[in-house]
Amino acid sequence: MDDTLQDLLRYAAKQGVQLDGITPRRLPGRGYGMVATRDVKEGETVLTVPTRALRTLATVPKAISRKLDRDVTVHGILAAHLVLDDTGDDAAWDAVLPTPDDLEAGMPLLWPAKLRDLLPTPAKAALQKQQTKLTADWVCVKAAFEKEEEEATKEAKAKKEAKEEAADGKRKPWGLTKSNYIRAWLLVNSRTFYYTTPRSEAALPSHDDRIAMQPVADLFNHAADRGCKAAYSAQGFSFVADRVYREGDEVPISYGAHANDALLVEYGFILDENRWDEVSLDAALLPKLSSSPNDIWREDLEAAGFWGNYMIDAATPGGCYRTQVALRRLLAGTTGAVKRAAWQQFVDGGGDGDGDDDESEAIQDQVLECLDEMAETAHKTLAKIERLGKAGVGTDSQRNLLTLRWKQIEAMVAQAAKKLREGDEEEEEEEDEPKREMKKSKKETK
Ligand SMILES: C[S@@+](CC[C@H](N)C(=O)[O-])C[C@H]1O[C@@H](n2cnc3c(N)ncnc32)[C@H](O)[C@@H]1O
Repeated sequence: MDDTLQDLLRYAAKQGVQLDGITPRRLPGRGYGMVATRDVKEGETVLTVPTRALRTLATVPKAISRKLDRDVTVHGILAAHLVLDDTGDDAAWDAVLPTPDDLEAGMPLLWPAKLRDLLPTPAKAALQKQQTKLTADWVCVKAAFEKEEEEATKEAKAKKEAKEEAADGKRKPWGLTKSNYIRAWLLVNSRTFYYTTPRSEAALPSHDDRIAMQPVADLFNHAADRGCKAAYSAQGFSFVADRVYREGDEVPISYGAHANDALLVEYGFILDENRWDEVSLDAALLPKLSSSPNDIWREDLEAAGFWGNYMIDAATPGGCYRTQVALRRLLAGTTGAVKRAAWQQFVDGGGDGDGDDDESEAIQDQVLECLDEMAETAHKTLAKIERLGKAGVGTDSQRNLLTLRWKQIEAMVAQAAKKLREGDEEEEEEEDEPKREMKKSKKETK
């Protein structure tokens, strides 16, 4: 085990963090992760983190939190603490945190605009929200701690300090520059745990503010459909094995039921196998829905709360319920009041999507059109990424990640279209079946 990890384990022990049967290790392509040091039984507690080892709003020095007004999120305050901390107490943890280069490779927030423009629709929307929240936090933090004119000087100083740090291996305060703040903010974004206590519940109305950083426990990587169960009490957090792990196995947790677009923007990676993954049809369907006279389809769908977020996944190749509602609105046309009222009734009654055969077929045809369009979009986007690569835009890691995501989309869209078309063929065969049966029985009776 290298010195960095030895230091981290000593630091963990000092904080009262107890590892039992797992240890952090470098893993190819995913930074650090937790690995079983022996066979671990299902139900065993593999890690406990006492409350005193958590980093929450309550542990941010008052000198920092008092200067920040109520507009700054707890996320933003924890990030400010990371950059301003000059105690050196967490040097061992600091040493294993992802570097600026690591973050730049995965986090779309740090990608060049030309690559960000090519993100799939849900990823773009998530990125937009992230940018808005970060900007609001940064504006307040900067106003509280830094005079604008000093920024350039501080940036230069921080670079010099980073070099010195590399030289003597000790943690220095990062310094309050915009790039350091963004790094800290993204680290908080990707390594906090929800932590609701009676106190935080009373003091922090927003669920998003009830968060804690957990040095060491934040080295668990994510798995979509399994992973240790995290639980917390007044004593702190514990992580319990969800199944048997053999010595050397990676031991993950689950960050939640996230599709790959969300994982990409919030955590900077995507999974090859992700049972929560889905593809947005918005890029194909929203323009269709925007083509009615006076924008009546949009108006109706917005009023009913069904505008956008039209998804398909492996289990629903014909589109989610929202897609069905939107397409029913489109098929109800623009002039027929009766059809429009029937659609409204369908929405109000929470219709189950079963319509008459003609309508179901028409909906499916529309979905197939959208799927074909999405396949075309994926194809064109992949070509654009390749061209950007030739023009030297972005790094290989950034472009590879984006390429991989669009290839996943291409495959999911093709799979959905195949399933729908095969479904049609099966139905046709079933319809033909009675005829064949009839012919057969005629022969037999002869
Ligand atoms: C909470 S940290 C986990 C520890 C992290 N690997 C590290 O070295 O600090 C979350 C980050 O780990 C990485 N990560 C987590 N799960 C992953 C996975 N299944 N595949 C690839 N990277 C993963 C991503 O970079 C993510 O932002």
